[in-house]
Amino acid sequence: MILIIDDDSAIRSSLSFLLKRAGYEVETAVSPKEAIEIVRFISPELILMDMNFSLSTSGEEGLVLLKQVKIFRPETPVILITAWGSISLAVQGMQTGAFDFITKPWNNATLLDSIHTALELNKKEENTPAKDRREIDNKFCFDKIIGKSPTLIEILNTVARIARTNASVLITGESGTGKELIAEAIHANSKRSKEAFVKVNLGGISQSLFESEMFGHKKGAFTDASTDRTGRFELANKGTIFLDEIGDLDLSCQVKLLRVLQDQTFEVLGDSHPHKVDIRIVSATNCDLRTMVNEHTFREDLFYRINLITIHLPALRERKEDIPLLAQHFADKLTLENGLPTVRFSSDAMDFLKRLPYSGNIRELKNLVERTILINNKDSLDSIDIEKQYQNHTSNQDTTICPGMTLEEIEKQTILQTLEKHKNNLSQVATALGISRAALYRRLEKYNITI
Ligand SMILES: Nc1ncnc2c1ncn2[C@@H]1O[C@H](COP(=O)(O)OP(=O)(O)OP(=O)(O)O)[C@@H](O)[C@H]1O
Repeated sequence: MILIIDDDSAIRSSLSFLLKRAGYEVETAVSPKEAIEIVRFISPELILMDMNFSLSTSGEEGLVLLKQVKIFRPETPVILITAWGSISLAVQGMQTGAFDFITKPWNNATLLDSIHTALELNKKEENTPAKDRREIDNKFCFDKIIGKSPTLIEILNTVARIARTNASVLITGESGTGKELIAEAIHANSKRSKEAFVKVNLGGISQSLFESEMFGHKKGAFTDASTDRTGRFELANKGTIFLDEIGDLDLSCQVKLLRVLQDQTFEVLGDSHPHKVDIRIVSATNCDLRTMVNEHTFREDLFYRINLITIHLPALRERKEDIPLLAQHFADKLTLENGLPTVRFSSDAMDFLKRLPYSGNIRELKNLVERTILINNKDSLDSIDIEKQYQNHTSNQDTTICPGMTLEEIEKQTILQTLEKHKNNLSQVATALGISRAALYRRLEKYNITI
């Protein structure tokens, strides 16, 4: 049963009608008092609660009710309905434990979608996590993801559980930990797998091009718009959009993004009628968005909108037990692709690999393994072979650190030296530094380095 709490009879009846037509059983409550009477005795599967009771316009009453409901029914997902202007209320509600919020006037499809997602995620019987990799692989497709450490198993269990829902997912973790791979796996295991997976690197899109890139434009919409352009949201319709480096989005673009995520509608530049899309949102960042929210550089409402579910990927140094499997996987892939004989690692070589700090995470391990194989050209690798490559690489990157230099000055100097070494080849520089090309672009911009 879904409990609708609203003091406006028109809203109660239109929501009841919508939900009953969608096949749900519905109960309604007119006031917080009546709502508490109900939840005290019955456990609804979900609660839909309007925050703006007519008695107090501040929404305080709604927040108090939410807290009370959470005491009686901590497991029951609550979806809040708020006015568009009272987003901060929705944010407070999310902090109090609401599952999601929608703004008035709501979009029926978006609301039903959120309800469906909440109910799916709350299903108990299907939620028994798999114990090991074999059990997971029997039911799901994670063939590109290597590893069987308990941390990875836990992550894959979460991905398996949430993939089929439409929940927005935020993937966090250092550069090179496999965030993009996890985003692809969410899509591949979802009902949308046959539709598009569209990756957008928000770190690489300038503020001025954001709208035309994301929403598209009509010919003549602005001076340089010589043809129509389809935006990324349109391309991702019915599928998944992967918003990489979302922490790099400036505040003015954040608000534009929030609008689309709120009601899955946007306007193409130069075309005033709204376009409706059906999109699953997966985002990733290596920034600490919570700190950015506290520092007011990331909108709190957007933060809640994108991370119904958060998946944190640990650094490689925190799951060293996966290193041998990963190293052999990268070796096999490289040799197969290049028609080379199979390469094995001695146990000393594996021990050496397991000891490295990997600031560039799995990407760094992959590069090190590939470099060592290509340079040595032999089918059995010892620790000395790897050590040489590792040292060559790190010593080439050595930066002269003078007393008093700030971290930023050291970073700038490292980038300048690496650019020189690789003759400004940005792909090679990014690989050498263990960061993505977009992350490199941002740093070049930050330090005013022109090449
Ligand atoms: N578990 C894994 N198994 C096999 N390959 C992996 C795994 N995790 C990451 N990789 C590989 O490591 C490289 C980096 O992964 P990916 O691009 O997904 O990281 P990322 O966290 O998105 O990095 P960035 O933040 O820099 O964009 C890729 O080549 C990817 O295929």
